[in-house]
Amino acid sequence: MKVTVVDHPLIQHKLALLRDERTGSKDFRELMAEVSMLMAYEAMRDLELEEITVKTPVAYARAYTLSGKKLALVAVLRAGLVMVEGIVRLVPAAKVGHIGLYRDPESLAPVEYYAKLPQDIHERRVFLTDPMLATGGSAARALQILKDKGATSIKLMSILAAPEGIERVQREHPDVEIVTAAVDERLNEKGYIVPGLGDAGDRIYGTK
Ligand SMILES: O=P(O)(O)OC[C@H]1O[C@H](OP(=O)(O)OP(=O)(O)O)[C@H](O)[C@@H]1O
Ligand SMILES: O=c1cc[nH]c(=O)[nH]1
Ligand SMILES: [Mg+2]
Repeated sequence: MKVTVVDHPLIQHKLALLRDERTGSKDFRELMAEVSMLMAYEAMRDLELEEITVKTPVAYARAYTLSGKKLALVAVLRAGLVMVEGIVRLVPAAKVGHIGLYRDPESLAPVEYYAKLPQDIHERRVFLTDPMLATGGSAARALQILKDKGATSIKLMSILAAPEGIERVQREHPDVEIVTAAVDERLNEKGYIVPGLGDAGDRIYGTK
C-alpha cells in the first residue's frame, strides 16, 4: 500500500517549528494538533459523500454530506493523543479509541499496557495516530490489535516516518496506507528518528 507524504507549505512550516529544540511543550502540543488536522484533510480525501438538497435563504441547493462507514480515531498513547485532539475537531462525530504502548528502552519492542476501542470498530473506517514511525514496532502492534478486533479499513497517520518503520508496516500490514508529513533519513543507535524531533511524548508532556 502507498505512502502519502502531505508536504503542504503550511505543514512544512509547522514541522520546522516542531523539530526546533527551542519549541516548548505548549507550542509543541498546539503545533502537533494543527499539523494532524492538516494531514487529516488529505487522509480523509476519499471519504464517501451523498448528495442532498438544502434550502438556503435564497434557493434550493444541491449539497454533499459525509456518508458511508462511520469513523474511528485511535490514538497510540501517549503522543498520539494530541493528534486525535486536533483531528476530532474536524470530525466530531467520530468515536475515539486508545491503545497504550511504550517502547522498551533496551529492546525497542513495544509493551502494551492499555486498549479501549469502540465496540463497533469493525464497522468503522479507522485512522490510527502515532506521530513517530521509528522502528515501526509500536504501529505494527497497534494495527494488529485493531485487526484482532475486526477492523478492516485502517490508515496510519504519523507526523514523521523513518524508512525502517515504513518498511516494517508495509511488510506486516500491506493493506494499510501510511500518511505522513515527512520521511526522514534513518534511525540512530537508540532507535530515534534522525533528524526527527526527539521524543514526542516527552516534548508534549514535559517529562524529560
Ligand atoms: O516505531 P517505534 O520504534 O515503535 O517508536 C515509535 C513510538 O515511540 C514513541 O512512543 P514511546 O514509547 O516513547 O511512548 P510515549 O508516547 O508514552 O512517550 C512514539 O510516540 C511512538 O509510539
Ligand atoms: O524519534 C523518535 C523515535 C521514537 N519515539 C519518539 O518519540 N521519537
Ligand atoms: Mg516517549
